[in-house]
Amino acid sequence: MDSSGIKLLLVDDEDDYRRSCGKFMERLGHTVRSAASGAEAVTILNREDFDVAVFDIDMPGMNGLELMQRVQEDGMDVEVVFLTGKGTIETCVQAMQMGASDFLTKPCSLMDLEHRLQLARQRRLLKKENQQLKNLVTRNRPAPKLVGKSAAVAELSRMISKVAPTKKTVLIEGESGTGKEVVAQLIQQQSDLAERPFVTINCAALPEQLVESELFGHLKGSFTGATSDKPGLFEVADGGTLFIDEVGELPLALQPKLLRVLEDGSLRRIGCHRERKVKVRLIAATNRDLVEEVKAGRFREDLFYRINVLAISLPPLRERCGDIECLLEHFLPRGWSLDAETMTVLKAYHWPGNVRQLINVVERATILADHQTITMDDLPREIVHATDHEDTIAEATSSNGLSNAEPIQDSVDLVSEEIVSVTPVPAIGDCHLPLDELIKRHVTEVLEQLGGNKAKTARQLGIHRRKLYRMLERFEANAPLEDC
Ligand SMILES: Nc1ncnc2c1ncn2[C@@H]1O[C@H](COP(=O)(O)OP(=O)(O)OP(=O)(O)O)[C@@H](O)[C@H]1O
Repeated sequence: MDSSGIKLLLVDDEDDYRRSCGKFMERLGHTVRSAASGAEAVTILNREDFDVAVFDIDMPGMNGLELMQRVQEDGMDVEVVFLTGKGTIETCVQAMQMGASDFLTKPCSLMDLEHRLQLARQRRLLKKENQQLKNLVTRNRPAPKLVGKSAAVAELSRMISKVAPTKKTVLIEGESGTGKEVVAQLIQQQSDLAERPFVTINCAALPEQLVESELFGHLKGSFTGATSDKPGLFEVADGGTLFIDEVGELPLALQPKLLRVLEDGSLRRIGCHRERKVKVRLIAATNRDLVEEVKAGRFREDLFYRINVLAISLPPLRERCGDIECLLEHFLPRGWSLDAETMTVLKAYHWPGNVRQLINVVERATILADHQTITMDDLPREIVHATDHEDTIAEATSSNGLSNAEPIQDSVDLVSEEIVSVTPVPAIGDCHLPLDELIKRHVTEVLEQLGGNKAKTARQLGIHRRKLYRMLERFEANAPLEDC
């Protein structure tokens, strides 16, 4: 529990009581503000945050119970302790039903009052922790792990360990599915805030009005559907980390509000005039080029500079092909494997959806595969076709002496015109040879003549490349070609 002083508001029309009680509480290290009426208390509560407020019930004008109702209606997050000279059972019941934390009657010793205020403050902290824990539990996230052996992943791990302890805002850039959220989680886990809440929001997944209400909260009735007061995720993450995914999608109208929280930690719930203070570490991610977004007028420049304090850029998977094999091994269930051809094809694929796509491909394949080995038949068509296409392009490029930098379209056209020339394979005279052996010799011969190029060989033989791969595997294993 927090052992720092309580931020206290004393509301009582008795000047002497306010003064003596206030002095006593201040001597114990608490911060005290006081108000002589309900109306004055509303003004103060609208401006400042308090842990606990002490309300007298009998006050001229707005009485304590009416003040409590106002606190509820305005969604003020404060624990209320009633202290009254004329306490009846009915008023006590009414106050507690309205959500009061405690009810005391005068005369009451200041030591006793202080003890009850401590309990009220603890109740407030527990409520907040409960809210934060709920958020953590519902997300039920597994421990993040950055899989990969490439130099890019090693550099990424180094950057994470550098930025994590700083508590500064971090901007993570990268295509969708490259692992931005994994990196955000690792930063949080390697920071001093690891035990504090990690709250996430994806701006692209929510309509504009909901983004505002999710981030900053709302008061009951502030818009259709706001049936109760709701704290925003900034409040839920108070003391911890907030991860805003797809920050580039944050509507322009909301950007000043985000800038404000980042600058001095202050925010207002929708429909509420009262300012609240939070202390949150922000990690933002984007798959858009924010510099371009600023140029296009879709992202505020001041907010960009505020977010872009420490930037981490994640390379797409196609630029770190060395990681594909270990990612596949990592995401394959225990006891499963990929055959050699499938592994080659997956390593050559360009993975537009990055690691997320790779995980989906593995999951799909494990459902479709007959045994615990994934083959080409278990891959989605777009991957098989894309690989055929990529192979063809690569062959055309090499056979025509084109560099990789030359336009792909040109190479494709060249391929479609290409005529594969191969010296006719001499007839195999031994009519006693088994058919499988005959096929093996012929296929091996053609393959040799075409310099080991499997795609060309398959075309020459008039079979699909996948069939050729299967045949070669059977040759190697001395297995029958049946059903190949
Ligand atoms: N290097 C990695 N090691 C292990 N898992 C990874 C790695 N990169 C990404 N993943 C996994 O890939 C999936 C997508 O990652 P993540 O959600 O972090 O991507 P993202 O860049 O935030 O995507 P988006 O921009 O679409 O939100 C997750 O299941 C994540 O665990």
